[in-house]
Amino acid sequence: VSASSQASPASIEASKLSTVPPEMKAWVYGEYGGVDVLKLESNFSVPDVKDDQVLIKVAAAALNPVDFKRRQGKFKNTDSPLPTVPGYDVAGVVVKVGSKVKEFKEGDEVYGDIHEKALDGPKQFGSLAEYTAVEEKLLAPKPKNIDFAQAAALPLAIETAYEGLEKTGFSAGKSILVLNGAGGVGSLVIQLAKEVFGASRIAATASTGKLEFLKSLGVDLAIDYTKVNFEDLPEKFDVVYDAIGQGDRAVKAIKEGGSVVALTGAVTPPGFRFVVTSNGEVLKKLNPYLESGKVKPVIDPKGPFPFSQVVEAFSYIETNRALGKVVIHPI
Ligand SMILES: C/C=C1/OC(C)=C(O)C1=O
Repeated sequence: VSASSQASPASIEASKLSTVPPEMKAWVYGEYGGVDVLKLESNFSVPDVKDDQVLIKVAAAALNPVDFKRRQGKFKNTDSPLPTVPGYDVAGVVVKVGSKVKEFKEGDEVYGDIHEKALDGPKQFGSLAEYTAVEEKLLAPKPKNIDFAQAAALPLAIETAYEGLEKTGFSAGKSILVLNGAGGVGSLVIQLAKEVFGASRIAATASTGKLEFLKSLGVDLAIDYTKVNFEDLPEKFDVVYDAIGQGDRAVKAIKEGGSVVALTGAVTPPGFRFVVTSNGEVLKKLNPYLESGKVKPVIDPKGPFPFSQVVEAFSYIETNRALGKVVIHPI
């Protein structure tokens, strides 16, 4: 066989990537409800890519509270049509690119939150599948020093953490109290507040068994919420980041002129609530902190859950007791 006809290992690898099957495995629900509505389908159509999208061979995904709230129908008024493939966070390899895609090519390792607006018309077909189609503007190159499972644990939570800190005008020398500091978003708020924004002092709440974990993230004051009401403490903070839904209590823990940023639940002024907007540029901006190891993904040690155990993964995240993120890997 002449050298010219012998395919190189790289082209063999690339050709494997480029042979996208017409059907795939995907987790799907056709009605809103409990984990019993989740079904693993084997012959689900692989999505087409629009001009500005890439097709990703999914290596890992992660669950967020929005996944189970959406499945329960809490956001049905602004949801896309059923059936739904759940999943916001993805990490994987590009296997096809749309005609207007400029930054990525087949074989690139990428990650991101695939739904630009978390609650307002999220895609019908999410990341809990073997392939998913995503706008390139929502993606970033995977950091070189972390694997796909670790990368999948980041996007929605780290973008929520960053956007909330930015919206409060958090800056160097300020103090912050993070409610649910051991959770998916809270564990990243702590790290970003310390490493990116230069917090002077960080306090956080968690249950008894997670206090040492908070301190390992760089928390100065770890508050055991099973024993202490944070709002009764004499210390007050410039910002309270409410990542659990205790907005009514959070406003009692801020200094004069301070602010409360909340993700869910009722808020009273000066508190405000926001919903994350996915943006690959945020991931790119944070890449140096990720590649240096200053900011690290947190994966709950009960995981990663294999693709066959998505029901178990949903049941676990719905306990609201997860440490960091619930990751699905391998897929
Ligand atoms: C990820 C976005 C969310 O927005 C609300 C109100 C929640 O509960 C979410 O998880």
